[in-house]
Amino acid sequence: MTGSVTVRVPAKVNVQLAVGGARADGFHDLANVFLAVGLYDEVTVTPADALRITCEGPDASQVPLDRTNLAARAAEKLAARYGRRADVNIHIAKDIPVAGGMAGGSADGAGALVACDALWGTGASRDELLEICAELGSDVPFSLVGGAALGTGRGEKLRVLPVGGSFHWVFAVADGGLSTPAVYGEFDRLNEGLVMPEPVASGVLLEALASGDVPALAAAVSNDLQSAALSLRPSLASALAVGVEGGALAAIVSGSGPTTAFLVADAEAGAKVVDALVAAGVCRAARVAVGPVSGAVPV
Ligand SMILES: C[C@](O)(CO)[C@H](O)COP(=O)(O)OP(=O)(O)OC[C@H]1O[C@@H](n2ccc(N)nc2=O)[C@H](O)[C@@H]1O
Ligand SMILES: Nc1ncnc2c1ncn2[C@@H]1O[C@H](COP(=O)(O)OP(=O)(O)OP(=O)(O)O)[C@@H](O)[C@H]1O
Repeated sequence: MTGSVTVRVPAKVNVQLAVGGARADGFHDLANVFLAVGLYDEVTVTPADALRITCEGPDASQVPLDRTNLAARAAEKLAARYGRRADVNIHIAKDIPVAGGMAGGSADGAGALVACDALWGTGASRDELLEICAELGSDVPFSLVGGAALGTGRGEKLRVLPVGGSFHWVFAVADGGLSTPAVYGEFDRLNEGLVMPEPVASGVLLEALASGDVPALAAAVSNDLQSAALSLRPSLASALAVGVEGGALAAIVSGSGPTTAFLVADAEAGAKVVDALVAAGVCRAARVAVGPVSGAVPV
């Protein structure tokens, strides 16, 4: 087949991230309430002689262009399953912060999978695609699905959640990334010797999402990885404090960080929080986004 296919994939914020103890396989059981937000990467696949990756965007220099890139791994897994070669050029237009706790690499994995599936006309079922996503990483199935979902297991088993409105967010992008395994490792160190309760989703939080109740969601957001991210990067506390002083209704570390996320009442309140963050110099960039939005879709 000739031509090319472009797929747009959103970032995520975890409105609740409840983390259990470390499992025998090194992962942690989660109750992970994902919300897809309108910051996007675009993944374009074009037929080529061999697999090649290119990337553009402010963080492009931090993105691996070899076969460790989740987009390349996605193309190779799909090709292997359908007995063909992954002979495509994959171009990533990257707007999601790299290693920022917003599932940027996962977005590219899901995007490349959907794009190659369309380009090659494999006819793979949604469940097959989700199975490949789960092999690629715990966050990847959600990048495919988007909207809002509860992730259990290591975060890969999804239940779609109803959302009754739109939520406005500000994201403070930090200088440098944080490694997800390092943050989970720090979580284990901080909780050493404690018996960890089974992670459960908060009923109050799910109700706030379902009814679109912004103040109720603000009161309920939580992230069990926040202490670990702050322990590794104490400067994030200043960003959280500045956002709250600037009028945010809630301030949390996004996933494993170091991006910090601020829930605000509306676009106007978001602009004030952006101004406060920029004026205080506590972040590399401040971005606004609304969620929920769709998952990986061809454009
Ligand atoms: C922090 C979150 O972004 C919240 O959504 C995710 O839990 C991380 O998901 P991810 O980046 O897709 O992570 P994976 O690529 O699956 O795993 C990377 C590493 O993170 C740790 N990890 C990840 C997920 C999980 N439930 N428990 C873990 O302990 C493990 O050390 C694992 O080796
Ligand atoms: N397509 C990709 N884009 C960015 N990083 C990638 C990609 N593929 C692999 N990586 C590797 O993954 C690491 C984590 O990057 P990523 O942007 O996915 O982090 P993250 O947003 O914190 O992830 P998560 O929120 O899922 O834990 C990078 O440092 C990079 O080495």
